[in-house]
Amino acid sequence: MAQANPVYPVIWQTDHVLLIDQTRLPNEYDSVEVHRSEEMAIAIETMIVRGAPAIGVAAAYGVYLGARDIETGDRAEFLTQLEQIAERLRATRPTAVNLFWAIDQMMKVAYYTEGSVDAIKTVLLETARTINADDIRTCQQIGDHSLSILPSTPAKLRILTHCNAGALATAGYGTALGVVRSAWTAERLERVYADETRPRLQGAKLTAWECVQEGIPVTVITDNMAAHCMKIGMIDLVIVGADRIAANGDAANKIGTYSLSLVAKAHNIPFYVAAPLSTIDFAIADGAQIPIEERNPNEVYQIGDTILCPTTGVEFYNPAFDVTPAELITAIITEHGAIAPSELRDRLKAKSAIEI
Ligand SMILES: CSC[C@@H](O)[C@@H](O)C(=O)COP(=O)(O)O
Repeated sequence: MAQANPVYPVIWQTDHVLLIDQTRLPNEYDSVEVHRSEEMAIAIETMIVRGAPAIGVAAAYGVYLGARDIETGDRAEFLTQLEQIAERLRATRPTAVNLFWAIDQMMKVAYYTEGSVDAIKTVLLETARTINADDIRTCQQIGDHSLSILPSTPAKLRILTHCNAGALATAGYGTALGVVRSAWTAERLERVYADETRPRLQGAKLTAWECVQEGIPVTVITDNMAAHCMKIGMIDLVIVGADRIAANGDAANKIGTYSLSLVAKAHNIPFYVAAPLSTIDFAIADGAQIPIEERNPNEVYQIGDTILCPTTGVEFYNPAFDVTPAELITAIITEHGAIAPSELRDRLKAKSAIEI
């Protein structure tokens, strides 16, 4: 299998996008070419590309690919058709706000660019590429900032993470796993503990794979082992990514994150969320208003071709995300530094945060 270091899950290539097919990792390292907006929408829905910042970047390219295919030279008609393309992309996954943020950036550029339809198309591609490049830089900044807030002891930390908030989930480098990368480079990391993350196993499949690419020591545990590992002193801190952070600091992330935060609190272990500002949704007052995606029940009862339990006479429930209350979060680490969730609330009251 090909090695991929560094890992870039979304790459622009002359006239199309190349996505790492995350549904096939870790057994196969394959790429998928995306030439059309509808192909991008399907890639997001089927989780060929996944992770909040990565689907934002992918959707931005999706808007451009759709724009490229619009045949009219009439500006108003072009914008009407582009709105439909944006709507289709917005409908792919509901929870990660980065998707909506990136599409909104693209649509603003479409509306505000002066000149011909061709001029708008050119600027749209430039904007998607900028969103892509900025995300990599942002993740590196999150990693840099984390170094000043990581606990000073022990010298080498044992970090537990959930799902995959790595390079694969962003344009590159990662948020939570970006912090891990930075800690590793700074010789502050002993080992990563990766929750397997049922039902889709992003921790076992993707986080473990990414760590192997860089030689970062990693131990995969099943989700129900986390409390035990904390109790017997194996974990120094928990760090996770986020799909949407409400204005009060409540954070939606992969299902299972909430229980991890409760268990961390019970063991007095710091619990960090690493996310770019584009993940903060100041329009949403608290976590109760974050839309939670429900996915196909077969993700619960089936792994590959194997059916795990009786499927008749049994009901299944498959929420893809849960919300960790702000009071369980030690700090949110962004590209502008770490901030306590309560501070986020205060800044919002002062309205200064909105202008960031
Ligand atoms: C930097 S990614 C942060 C989150 O998007 C990540 O933790 C997560 O929950 C991903 O969920 P997924 O359903 O795999 O897209």
